Amino acid sequence: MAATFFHQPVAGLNGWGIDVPSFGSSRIFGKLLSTRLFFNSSYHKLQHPVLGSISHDSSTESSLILIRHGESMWNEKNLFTGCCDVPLTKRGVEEAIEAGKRISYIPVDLIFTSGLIRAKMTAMLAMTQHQEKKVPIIVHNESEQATLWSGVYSEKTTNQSIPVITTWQLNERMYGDLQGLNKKDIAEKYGKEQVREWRRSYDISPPNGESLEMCSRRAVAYFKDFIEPHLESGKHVMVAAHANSLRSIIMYLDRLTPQEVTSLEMSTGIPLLYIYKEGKFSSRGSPVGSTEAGVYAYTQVII
Ligand SMILES: O=C(O)[C@H](O)COP(=O)(O)O
Repeated sequence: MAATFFHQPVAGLNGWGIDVPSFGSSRIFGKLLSTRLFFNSSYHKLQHPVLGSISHDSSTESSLILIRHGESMWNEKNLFTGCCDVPLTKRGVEEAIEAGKRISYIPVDLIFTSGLIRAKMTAMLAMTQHQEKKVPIIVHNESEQATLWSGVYSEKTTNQSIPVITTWQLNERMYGDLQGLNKKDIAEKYGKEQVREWRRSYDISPPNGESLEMCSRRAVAYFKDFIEPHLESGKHVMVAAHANSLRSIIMYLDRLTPQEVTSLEMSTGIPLLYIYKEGKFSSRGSPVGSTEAGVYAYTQVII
């Protein structure tokens, strides 16, 4: 007779003990699942190749890493992508790995990504470079069965893992009728000014798509409801998402005005670090790579 191994999983939606929307409420901002947290911020002495050992006191501050996905196959073709689910190019893969090197010494307890493969690939590839060598595991909470079937039954393994929460609220802005069209062709057809307005204004939507303001309503609400509480509790969080979901989150973190956000650009695959302390976020720019003096995450050029 086969031995019975089955018992309560240590990890799975409830076992990770993380506050995320349950499968019953994943499409709306619903109740939080509050359970015990197995993850602890136990590693506080990670080595930066240039700066050496960096201490983090999780009781007083926590780190937030924001990263736009690496170059996607439609970025390469200069196509409006929005919520179309396309993968990274080889260059995008390399950018994600390089990003991972830049953040390899910053503690990460929890990862949030959009539901789109380019953000998930970026987060996973970046974590292959992390000094802690913990394994990022995507949390499947889309159904009760998915939760059960993805259970982990070893506490030791759970402690060597990082839960990855994927959520559509962090997706790229829905680009409406522009999705799949070439950005240069559309600028030639409708004029650069019109296209700039569709791409960078705060409250003007592309045809049948989301404005930055609309995107911000879901992305920032998710950030406040489901990400900020983890930072408050001392967890170190990485968010892998998209140009416009991140622009809206940065607008919130940096208190940018609708006018200021129009000139905020996000490069692919460049991580940005924020420190959360006593209810306030302070931007630390992009973590420095091992072979250079610094990088710039923001550029002004579009089209
Ligand atoms: O969805 C897209 O096309 C890009 O990821 C972001 O495009 P944008 O620079 O036009 O906002």
